[in-house]
Amino acid sequence: MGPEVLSVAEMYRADALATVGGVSGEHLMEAAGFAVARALRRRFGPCRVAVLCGPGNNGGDGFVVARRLRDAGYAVRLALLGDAVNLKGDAAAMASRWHGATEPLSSAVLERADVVVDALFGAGLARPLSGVAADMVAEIARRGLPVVAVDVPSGVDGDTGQVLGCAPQAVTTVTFFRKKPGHLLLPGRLLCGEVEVADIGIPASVLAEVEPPLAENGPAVWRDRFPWPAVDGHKYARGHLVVVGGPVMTGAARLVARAARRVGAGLATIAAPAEALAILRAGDPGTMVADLAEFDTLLADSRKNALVLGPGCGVGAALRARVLAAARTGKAMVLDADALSSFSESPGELFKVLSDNVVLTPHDGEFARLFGKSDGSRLERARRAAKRAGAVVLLKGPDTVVAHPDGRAVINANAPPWLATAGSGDVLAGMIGGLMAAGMDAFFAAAAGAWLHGAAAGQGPGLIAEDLPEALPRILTALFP
Ligand SMILES: NC(=O)C1=CN([C@@H]2O[C@H](COP(=O)(O)OP(=O)(O)OC[C@H]3O[C@@H](n4cnc5c(N)ncnc54)[C@H](O)[C@@H]3O)[C@@H](O)[C@H]2O)[C@H](O)CC1
Ligand SMILES: [K+]
Repeated sequence: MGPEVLSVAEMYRADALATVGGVSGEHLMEAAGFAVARALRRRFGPCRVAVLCGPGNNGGDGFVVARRLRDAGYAVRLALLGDAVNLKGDAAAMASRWHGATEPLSSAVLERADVVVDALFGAGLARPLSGVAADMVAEIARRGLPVVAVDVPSGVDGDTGQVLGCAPQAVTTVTFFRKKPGHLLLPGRLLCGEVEVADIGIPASVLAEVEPPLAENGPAVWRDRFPWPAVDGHKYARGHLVVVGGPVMTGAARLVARAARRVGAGLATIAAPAEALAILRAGDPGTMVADLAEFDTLLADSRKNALVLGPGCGVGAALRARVLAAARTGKAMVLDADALSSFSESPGELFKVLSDNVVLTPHDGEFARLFGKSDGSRLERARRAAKRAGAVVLLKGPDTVVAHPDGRAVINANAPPWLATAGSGDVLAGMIGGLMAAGMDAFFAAAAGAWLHGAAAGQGPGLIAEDLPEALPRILTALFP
């Protein structure tokens, strides 16, 4: 499914499979430490480095980093949390190859340091940082020292991106083989700084056994399924999206329709209440307008193959009825905003009629109204919600997650803060609806929509929602095979 993302457990499994395949643990650790030292050398010329080692294999990597940097002419001090005699396996072997001093972990090691290597905890983080480890994190921040993190900044949970206790802010994080969710989910992603994924000799073939159901969102995930028009196709072959509009907020449906047409839907019709028809008919000449009183007729027309409901519609029983009627047709559908909030009292009524041909696009507030308050990372929450709803769930945020009821998911990491602007969500719903109208599978349409939405915001400062559909031709041209 593209750039795989491995859970901590899957990472250990990949590691074990590589070892079974003949790559020794020591070889992996040597390569890991080498990659971290190389990343540090690229960024910092010869300088004074403090390497902080923990009691497990993350610390073992640290011993390799220290040796490699010293060999390269850096002034290295190394401090270890706990006693060297307690180190085991590969970490013990690497410690024995470090011929410098091993200090007990304390802020003394930071004196006169220019850079810190954080090799305290990685995948094995089991509880919140406390004691001297937590003191070190505070002291590093107080001194404003740059940190190069091994695998993850210590304290960041690799599976959730959440911070256990505290964690240092890194400038660079070097991880091994593949990213973990914690490199993509907030706040982990921000604490990592730049993330480098190093090849340490684990063969890609182990992925066939691990079968990770998670990927980082990007064109590699969905490029092969993108609904490019056929040379001999006509507009009806590119799908016909129906956008349900409301009486007052007419801009929302117009943004949806415009984004859907830009992304590739052949036709778009806004179906709105009578009082909104005049203003809608004065809008984009290429968007059709219909009276919402004819909704049943629109639903019965098999050429109209996809719908977007919610943006600007108004919360209430009327919208609820339309959502249920639309869902019963089995057509591809995006439910956003008011279409979600209309079911906050009766989510079960909605979930009963959904399928994996439907995408729900809640932000955190809408998500909580529909699925209740739930614990866990955004990834876990989106996955649980998709399963419960029986539909694709796109949980919006700076780390948007798209989850399928079967457990597959992608994490999107290309959304700039400029997307937090009025109408931006309507455009996202339109992009996804447009792709589904054009024939793309719901899960991949949601993933593609989320990524295109982020890419379209690339212009940065001054961005308004109206700009987003207009950025699509440039982005799609670059993707066109
Ligand atoms: N394939 C790979 O990715 C490779 C990874 N390597 C590195 O190994 C670590 C994972 O090593 P592991 O020994 O399993 O775990 P840690 O070193 O992260 O820590 C375990 C150690 O720490 C104790 N502990 C956990 N949390 C705390 C805490 N809050 N306070 C105190 N002590 C704690 C725990 O009890 C254990 O003793 C991975 O991240 C990579 O850096 C390999 O080097 C190469 C292959
Ligand atoms: K670390």
